[in-house]
Amino acid sequence: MAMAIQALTFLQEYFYESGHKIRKNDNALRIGVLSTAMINPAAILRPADSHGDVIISAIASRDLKQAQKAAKSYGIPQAFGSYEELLREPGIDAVYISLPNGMHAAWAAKALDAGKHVLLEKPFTANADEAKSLVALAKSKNLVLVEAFHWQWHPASHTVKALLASGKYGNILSTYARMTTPVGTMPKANIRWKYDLAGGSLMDMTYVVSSTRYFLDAGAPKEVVWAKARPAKEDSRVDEAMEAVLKFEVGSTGRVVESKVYTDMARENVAWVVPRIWELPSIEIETEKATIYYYNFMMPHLYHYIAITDKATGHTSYTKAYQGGPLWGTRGESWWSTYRWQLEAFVDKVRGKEPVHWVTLESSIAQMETLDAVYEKSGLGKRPGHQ
Ligand SMILES: NC(=O)C1=CN([C@@H]2O[C@H](COP(=O)(O)OP(=O)(O)OC[C@H]3O[C@@H](n4cnc5c(N)ncnc54)[C@H](OP(=O)(O)O)[C@@H]3O)[C@@H](O)[C@H]2O)C=CC1
Ligand SMILES: O=C1OC[C@@H](O)[C@H](O)[C@H]1O
Repeated sequence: MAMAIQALTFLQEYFYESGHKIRKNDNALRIGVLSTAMINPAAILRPADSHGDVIISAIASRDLKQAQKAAKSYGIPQAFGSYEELLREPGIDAVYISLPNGMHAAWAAKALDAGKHVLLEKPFTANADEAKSLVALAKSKNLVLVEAFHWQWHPASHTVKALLASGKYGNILSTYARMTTPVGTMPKANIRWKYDLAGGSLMDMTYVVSSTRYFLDAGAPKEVVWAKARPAKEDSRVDEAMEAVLKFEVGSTGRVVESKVYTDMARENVAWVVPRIWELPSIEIETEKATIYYYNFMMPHLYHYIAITDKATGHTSYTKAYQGGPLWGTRGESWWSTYRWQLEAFVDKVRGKEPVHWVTLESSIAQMETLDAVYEKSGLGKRPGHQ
């Protein structure tokens, strides 16, 4: 289902963002894009349309023709036939990197070395060792580097977090986050099936760990209780699916809870024929007094709900938030996608303003430590770094 909601985001942004193109500031931030990936329009090109302080000034591909084609389609002034050439361009302030997972660390490092700020696609790197080196480099260069966990900037995510922090529902007892896509919908040639590019379901659907850690305010897990991978038929080193139970400390309270995560790039159909199109990325958070279910936490701009079921009465109340929320206040628009909220925060950070929320470098290291630990426990071993 993940790919289908991605396609809906393309449409949603096409209609809303292109209808809200605005004049750019004279000294707008100039962003270059490394690769002609499928995700680019949704994650950066369309969101930039409605941001007055961002110009997408260049795009690079391994193939100059591909770069030129993308540049023409999206009105990008410069096209390069290699990533290196774009990085050598002095007029570019920041880069958005949408390369395969296994290439994130190496190219983010080259971008930082070239003096560019970096908005880096998830997962941050192939493993925690790479994450640590990259973070050290970004700090030494005093440049912005951030993992593009777009959903964390959406008002609905902040609303769930505020509900949990309100104290009204008591302590968190457990969580369960799930993300799946129906069997047969992810083409076998896709980067997500490639071991050498650090593919795999948990790497791709790293959101289940990210959402768990965000709502628990947790770092790396205390323990991975168990982890079970379903290896891909074509390459048994790649997890077609991953299920795991982890123990996390909630913030720094000393309280430890169990969290289940489940990712699946080939979710079986109901009775072998009906794809589970309703199974959008979701997280269930059980607290002492209620169960809070955030449906479609990954693309909440398309549709989401937050259901709160009172344990004492069994009554369920629903809420949602497409705009504002506890962090953004009056800023932003109800039609903004998660990627547009993310861009707003990224530009704030680069401009030296305090963003309303941030995915810290320490959090990205902890995220990769968590993925490593689950892969190790599953027996597949952590993902390989750059080849
Ligand atoms: N934030 C989000 O919502 C999403 C994030 N992502 C993340 O974005 C990244 C890209 O994903 P996606 O758009 O699906 O990827 P694509 O396969 O569509 O694009 C990857 C791009 O990387 C470049 N590339 C360089 N080397 C290789 C190689 N050996 N094999 C394949 N491609 C190569 C290619 O660009 P070129 O030929 O132009 O050089 C290619 O277009 C991933 O890290 C993924 O996790 C993906 C989807 C959604
Ligand atoms: O990040 C992602 O979000 C949407 C999904 O389609 C995709 O598999 C994943 O990479």
